[in-house]
Amino acid sequence: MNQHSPLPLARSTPSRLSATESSATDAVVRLVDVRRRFGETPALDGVSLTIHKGEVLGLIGRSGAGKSTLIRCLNGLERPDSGEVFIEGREIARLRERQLQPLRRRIGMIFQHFNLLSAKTVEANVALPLKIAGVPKSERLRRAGELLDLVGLAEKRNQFPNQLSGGQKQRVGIARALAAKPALLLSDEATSALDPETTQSILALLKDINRQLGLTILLITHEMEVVRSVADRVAVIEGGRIVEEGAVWHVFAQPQSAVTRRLLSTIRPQLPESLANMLSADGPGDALLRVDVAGDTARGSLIGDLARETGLGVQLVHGGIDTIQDEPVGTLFLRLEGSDAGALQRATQFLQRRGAQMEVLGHVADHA
Ligand SMILES: Nc1ncnc2c1ncn2[C@@H]1O[C@H](COP(=O)(O)OP(=O)(O)OP(=O)(O)O)[C@@H](O)[C@H]1O
Repeated sequence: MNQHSPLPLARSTPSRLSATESSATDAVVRLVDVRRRFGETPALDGVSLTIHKGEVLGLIGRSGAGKSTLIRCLNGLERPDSGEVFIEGREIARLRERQLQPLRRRIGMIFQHFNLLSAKTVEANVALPLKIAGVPKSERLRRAGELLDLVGLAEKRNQFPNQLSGGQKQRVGIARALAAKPALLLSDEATSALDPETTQSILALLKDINRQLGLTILLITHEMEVVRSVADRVAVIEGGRIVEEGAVWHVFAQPQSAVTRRLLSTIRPQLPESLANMLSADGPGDALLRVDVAGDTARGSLIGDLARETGLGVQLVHGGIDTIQDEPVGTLFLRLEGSDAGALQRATQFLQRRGAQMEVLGHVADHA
């Protein structure tokens, strides 16, 4: 694609390859064992992470986990103590400031508070990165026009940021971030200040841009719904380390680490309090199971098969199947009627064989 080709561009298919399937050659960003310490605090403690061309990667983590330090290492504002940072195959961790500048233009950023210049028009805000890059005026106005069309704000080009709604400001932010045709769009909590409806429209726009332009996106967010609705893969950072990484549907269905489970607790089904109050830790009484299923495990007739395998009545008391990235994903709270230790063991073995994750939550008295 030439540097100033018109939008929209041809569709390209986002990469759905896992890190192990993909070679380093399709990597827009690659971090290899990156470490950065502030005094005693290891802000990044050996981070290795690849963002493949055309994918949307969600990066989630608690406050202080290392997300900002990681972003700063990507755009060269922070130098790692050790490790390598590749942008489109070029190692940047040890480049001089002057060499970094053209590489920084390969990363467009959008922010929670938009960071627009209030004294400049919408059009001038969008054209600004091109002005800095020395693009002639007629060319940058043409490009700004195309981008404002793309984000649905062509008629606002002569207005000022304070005349726009939050969602419109973020659309301007997106247009500006795309002006220099970046290889990566880095979204730093870009929907955190928006209401749910506006968030949805911005996410739909980001997904559209990802699909239309094949643009690679790194989404840093504390909103799990954002990752769930637009990301292909998710990486979880904690204490400066990537503790879990994988396809969104898979990680959301069967999170492996306690940190991921805690972060996802707001959107994963939980047992209603009324049922939780009926539980005792030990029998006698029917066992109540939490069963997490995804993909093929969620497709079969799991409940019927479990009933046959254990010879017990199996009651679905809460939960169900959802769809993430076109894959069935679900949490089933199942009551095994009349279960004893032997039946529970058969149930555990059966569910393990089927690839479901299972937890015995407790026992319900027979009369309850
Ligand atoms: N310039 C600095 N000086 C000292 N400590 C720092 C500095 N920058 C980051 N840290 C520490 O490094 C750790 C990681 O911080 P970082 O800002 O990268 O986390 P974060 O995940 O972005 O957090 P938040 O979501 O709150 O922004 C924290 O313990 C933080 O206090």
